[in-house]
Amino acid sequence: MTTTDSTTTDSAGTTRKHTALPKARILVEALPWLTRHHGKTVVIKFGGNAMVDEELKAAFAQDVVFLHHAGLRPVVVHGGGPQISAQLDRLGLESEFKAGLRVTTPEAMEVVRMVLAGQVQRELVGLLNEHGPLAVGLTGEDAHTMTAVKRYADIDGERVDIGRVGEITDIDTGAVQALLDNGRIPVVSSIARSADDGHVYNVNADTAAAALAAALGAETLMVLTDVEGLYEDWPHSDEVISRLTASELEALLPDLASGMVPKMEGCLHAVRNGVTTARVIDGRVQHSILLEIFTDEGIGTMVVPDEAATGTEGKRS
Ligand SMILES: Nc1ncnc2c1ncn2[C@@H]1O[C@H](COP(=O)(O)OP(=O)(O)O)[C@@H](O)[C@H]1O
Ligand SMILES: CC(=O)N[C@@H](CCC(=O)OP(=O)(O)O)C(=O)O
Repeated sequence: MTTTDSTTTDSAGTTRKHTALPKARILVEALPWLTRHHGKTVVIKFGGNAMVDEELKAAFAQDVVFLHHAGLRPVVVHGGGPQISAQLDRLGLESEFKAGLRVTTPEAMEVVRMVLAGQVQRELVGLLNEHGPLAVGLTGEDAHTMTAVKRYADIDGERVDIGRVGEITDIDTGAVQALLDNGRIPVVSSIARSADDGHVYNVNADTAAAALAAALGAETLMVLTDVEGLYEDWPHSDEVISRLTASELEALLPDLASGMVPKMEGCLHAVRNGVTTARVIDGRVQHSILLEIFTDEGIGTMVVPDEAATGTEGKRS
């Protein structure tokens, strides 16, 4: 019997086409990645800007459910900046950002909570649950998952009050771990309980995802956004940095512009606190999560700990 790419010739010389063989090959090619990632926790941050297209949202849900069925433990942390701004606008309230963080008045905080927990999170949970009874939504307030204190913006060395914006001081992973152990997919909104005054805080979703990834001892933090990755010389060139170490990233941080700052700070925090790789990938590409996890055509930017710089850990292949 001889075998060619997609046909098999039996001893009688008849040729049977195995049209399904390429599909089997694709599955087999994923085997090393399936083995490597089996049982590992992956925190995926889904940004508000990557969330505006219906097909992309559906493909995102398929990818996350695929990871779950492939034996990984995905946790979704979602943003919703554009959705919050749209709702504030509808209510005649202004959106103002300082150092990349929303100036959050008590009135705006109500809108942030309503949009993140009541709209964006519900929608993601619904899309995931089209595939089975998998997703459970919670916010950082639930079961003390995220506790924060007031955060100030640093503008040219000056401490600026930006309202009810929080800096995470504590993560209790109990509820998220229990959901994972129960075969569920936690979907977490980036709102934290306050450690000091009984109210809640608005936390940047990149920061929340990174803190949760570190606290969970996740293998991977994956940040989906609306660009290909970290551009080397943004906005002058679209050359993407494909891989960098924690120290290399630390040196770049002071030069980064607003949108990328919390993402790359989050990646740095994650890899400095036990996460094996942190990646910023293009959420506009359908199935970008599967491409990143199960193929060697990794897309976007990967950050690895310094000690992985010379080893094979975190290599693209
Ligand atoms: N060096 C850089 N590389 C890529 N994008 C950058 C860079 N610096 C700033 N940006 C901006 O950051 C944006 C992504 O951040 P953001 O708008 O907060 O996205 P998200 O809603 O996904 O969190 C990009 O659309 C781009 O305009
Ligand atoms: C403090 C702060 O800025 N919080 C963000 C929370 C949502 C978020 O981070 O959404 P994206 O990931 O879509 O940007 C905000 O209010 O817009």
